[in-house]
Amino acid sequence: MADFRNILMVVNPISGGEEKEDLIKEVRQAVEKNNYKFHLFKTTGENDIPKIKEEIDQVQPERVLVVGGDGTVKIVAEALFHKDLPIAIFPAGSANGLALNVGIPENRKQQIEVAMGDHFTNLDVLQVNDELCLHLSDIGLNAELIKNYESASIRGKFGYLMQSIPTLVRSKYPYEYEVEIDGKVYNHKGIMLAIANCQKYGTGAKINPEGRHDDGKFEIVIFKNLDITEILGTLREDVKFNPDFAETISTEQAIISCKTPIAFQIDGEFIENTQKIEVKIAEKSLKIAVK
Ligand SMILES: Nc1ncnc2c1ncn2[C@@H]1O[C@H](COP(=O)(O)OP(=O)(O)OP(=O)(O)O)[C@@H](O)[C@H]1O
Repeated sequence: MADFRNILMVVNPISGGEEKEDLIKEVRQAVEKNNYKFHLFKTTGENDIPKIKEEIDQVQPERVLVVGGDGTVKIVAEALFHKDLPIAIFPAGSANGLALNVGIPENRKQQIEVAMGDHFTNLDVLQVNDELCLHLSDIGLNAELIKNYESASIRGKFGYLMQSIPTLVRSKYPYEYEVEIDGKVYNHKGIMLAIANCQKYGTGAKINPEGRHDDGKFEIVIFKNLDITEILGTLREDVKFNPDFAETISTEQAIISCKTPIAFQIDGEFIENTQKIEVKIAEKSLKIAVK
């Protein structure tokens, strides 16, 4: 067991629609049993980033445990960016893509062992316009689906499916993407362009099989306008990635421009319709406890 004195646990009480009191109790017991001080912060959905920053300044934790989905991990990562402070993830969202990519176990006892342990991975963090991206961002059809799903009243897989048809009908794909890397300009047409720091979406769909989260690089994956049903299948289910309908570029920075504003999402959250995205990498800048 590591020797740390204060531990801060950040819990999103609403993520994944799950009740979290049992988990909090179990983790608190494990922490206190080892004579460490346990501090709890519950997110409210309002100004959480500055509030977590304040909490970190007050508590001076040596580790931050995060209970939530990708959105909650992103909020915590924004709050401790450029601080040398490790996090541990307890996946508890409707999408837990980052936890899946770094191999957080599903079993709670093992999750507690990982959270208290001494094994870490150093995740590259992408700076995408003014936001951080921890695993996958995209511009095009998938982001449009997320936007329509977020505003729909029906949740779950059925809601997602219900949104797929009108989104496909209304969408103006193929989109034209201009990708600028080190002063060189590449023009592509496609139904979506993904900015991938890791290999998989939270659904398990592997769109970037060669990607590594700690290699100082990210991949731009452009899905060409081929078989839309196959592409949707690849995004939603664990269908094997078919390289015939995608082109991958590995890089450390890029500027992506589009002729018209296109839907854009980061780590599963719709951001806005945008025409320009600048991506930089902050190499190995988030330390995460792993198995
Ligand atoms: N107490 C709260 N009430 C309402 N929203 C909250 C609260 N705490 C955090 N949030 C919001 O929850 C979102 C993050 O949720 P997260 O992605 O971790 O879980 P999720 O179940 O996967 O959510 P979603 O399905 O909405 O993506 C952020 O938008 C954040 O602002």
